Amino acid sequence: MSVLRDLQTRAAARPAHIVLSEGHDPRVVAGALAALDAGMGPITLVGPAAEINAQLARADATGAKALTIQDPETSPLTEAYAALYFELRKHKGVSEDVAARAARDPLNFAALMVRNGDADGTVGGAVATTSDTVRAALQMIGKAPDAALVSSFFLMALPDGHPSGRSAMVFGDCGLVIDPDAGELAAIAAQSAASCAQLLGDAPKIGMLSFSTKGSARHERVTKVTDALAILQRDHPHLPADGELQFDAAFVPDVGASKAPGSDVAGHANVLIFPNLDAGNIGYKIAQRIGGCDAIGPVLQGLARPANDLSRGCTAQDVTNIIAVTTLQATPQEPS
Ligand SMILES: CC(C)(COP(=O)(O)OP(=O)(O)OC[C@H]1O[C@@H](n2cnc3c(N)ncnc32)[C@H](O)[C@@H]1OP(=O)(O)O)[C@@H](O)C(=O)NCCC(=O)NCCS
Ligand SMILES: CC(=O)OP(=O)(O)O
Repeated sequence: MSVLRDLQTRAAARPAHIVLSEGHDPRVVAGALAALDAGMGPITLVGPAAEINAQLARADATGAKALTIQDPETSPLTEAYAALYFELRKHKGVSEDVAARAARDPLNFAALMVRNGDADGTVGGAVATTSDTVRAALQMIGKAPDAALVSSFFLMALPDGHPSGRSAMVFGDCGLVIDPDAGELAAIAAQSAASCAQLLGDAPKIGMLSFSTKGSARHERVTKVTDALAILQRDHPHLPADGELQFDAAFVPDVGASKAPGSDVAGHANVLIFPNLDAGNIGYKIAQRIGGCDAIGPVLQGLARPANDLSRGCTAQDVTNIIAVTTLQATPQEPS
């Protein structure tokens, strides 16, 4: 899909050190090697060195350029990271012993590399659950000072020649915030719009999704979405957004024109904001598994530094793509 090739090409032009916390997983190794081949990196694989070396030998890639290994059990960095973990978590009653054990967990170790400035961004989640992956990022890297919250989105690459004529969209939040209130939903929409502009270079049009379009149903869950739209429009009046919209009204021009006449967004939304994580997580997996989209993410937004997640169902290609996205987040460029 050309949008993914474009992401990789742009990432290859912007060197960034990406650390992968599941360096022993064959998909992660293959994805990392493909990213290096495409010109991205450098890359560090974190995990048990013997297992990682066995994977590299199997891939005939021992001694690959720009690839390093960090085994938290033996790394000279582990002691300093245990002290850093203790500093970050002592207000929660964490002891030095617990911190020393936690720093040896590859998820925490990789996030601590980023926190300490030893790497530019981290990726996990091919093996670990999203909860564990995101918790390490929240606890070790933390929210950016100017962010309302940390949320996530999927970059959805539609199959080439899709009848809609679309190539890529942003779906948020399909991975992190379980039951956002109206204010949180508005913040997720604003963050997702900024991510759309940053990663795809597309002008965002935000569809606030619901089971109702423009008052076709009355329910407190619909009111949450219209309240979120009002907050979004108050705080970001320049952002094109509309709601509440059903998926067809947001995506299909004819249906948008008939269900939401006069809306510039209905039928043309490229940033779809789901009302909660049930809808978002189920929705992106249906688009991926039945619709044939490539789903890159969950990409986290609102963190102080980049840390991203994967689905446990990911492929090596997904790993390469999220390395590209993490690289682009780590090396933001001024708009020209
Ligand atoms: C992400 C998740 C693990 C956070 O859970 P949690 O119980 O709040 O985790 P923690 O308490 O360890 O949070 C760590 C810190 O981050 C903060 N935090 C949690 N969610 C946050 C958010 N969205 N934005 C900013 N900070 C957040 C917490 O307040 C906490 O701060 P503290 O350490 O100063 O107290 C939880 O929201 C979750 O499980 N989400 C769903 C993940 C999932 O299963 N997705 C489906 C598959 S993709
Ligand atoms: C994003 C997601 O749903 O992750 P997993 O499939 O690993 O639960």
